[in-house]
Amino acid sequence: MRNSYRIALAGNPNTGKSTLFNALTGLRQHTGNWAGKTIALAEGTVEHKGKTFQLIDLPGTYSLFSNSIDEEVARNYIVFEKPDVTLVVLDATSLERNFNLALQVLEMTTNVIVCINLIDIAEKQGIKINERILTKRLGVPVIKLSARNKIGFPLLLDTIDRLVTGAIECQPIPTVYQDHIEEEIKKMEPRVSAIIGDRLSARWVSLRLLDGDEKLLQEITKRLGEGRE
Ligand SMILES: Nc1nc2c(ncn2[C@@H]2O[C@H](COP(=O)(O)OP(=O)(O)OP(=O)(O)O)[C@@H](O)[C@H]2O)c(=O)[nH]1
Ligand SMILES: [Mg+2]
Repeated sequence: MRNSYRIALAGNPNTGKSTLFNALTGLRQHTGNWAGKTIALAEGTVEHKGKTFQLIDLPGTYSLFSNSIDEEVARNYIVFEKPDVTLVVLDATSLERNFNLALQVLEMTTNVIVCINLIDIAEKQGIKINERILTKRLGVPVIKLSARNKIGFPLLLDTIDRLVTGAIECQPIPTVYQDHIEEEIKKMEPRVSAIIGDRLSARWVSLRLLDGDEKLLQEITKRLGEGRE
């Protein structure tokens, strides 16, 4: 059985990704250029129950379309490099805005843990969050954290462990769009699937194509073109 797993951290800017990353890795990270670009992604490791989790701190973004190089780097890592688990770090004090990114990640990949961070501040503001209801609604584990105070870490590490060993499975509940969009997806999905197989989510690619995402099309051609796996 494998012993080393890649865990990506995604989220809006300023949600505490790097604080979480540093607290878990004990600052043992190194930075390196990513995919020939000048954007540095921090990487570091955490040992848990005899396994090595390699954490990758992705750039903070408000969405994962192709609007900026940061968005492309984060998006490409999640869909093409396929981390074993993607942690989506959300700010507990502005969940409504933050969920936008979480829902985008859930369309792209299956193995996701939603981390609701800054829970200490939210609690002081009287915000109550029921992570069990959220877990049911989203179909993936939802965990409350305070990265600065190192609260919630054992449960987070155990949940990562249970995901990578297959003890639990994520089944993200898909976002359903208006009827006319769903009809288009239904037409496109089998055709997209015939070309890309199960290497990417055909539903997600169909949605991006409907949105006219040329950059994604170029990236797919580059990475999954003929003869490449
Ligand atoms: N009170 C409190 N503050 C936190 C917590 N986690 C992070 N912070 C603070 O939030 C601020 C932003 O944290 P970062 O870790 O830099 O956030 P980030 O997501 O890496 O930000 P970007 O790299 O810009 O995307 C810092 O001042 C942290 O100290 C927490 O759980 N509680
Ligand atoms: Mg950061």
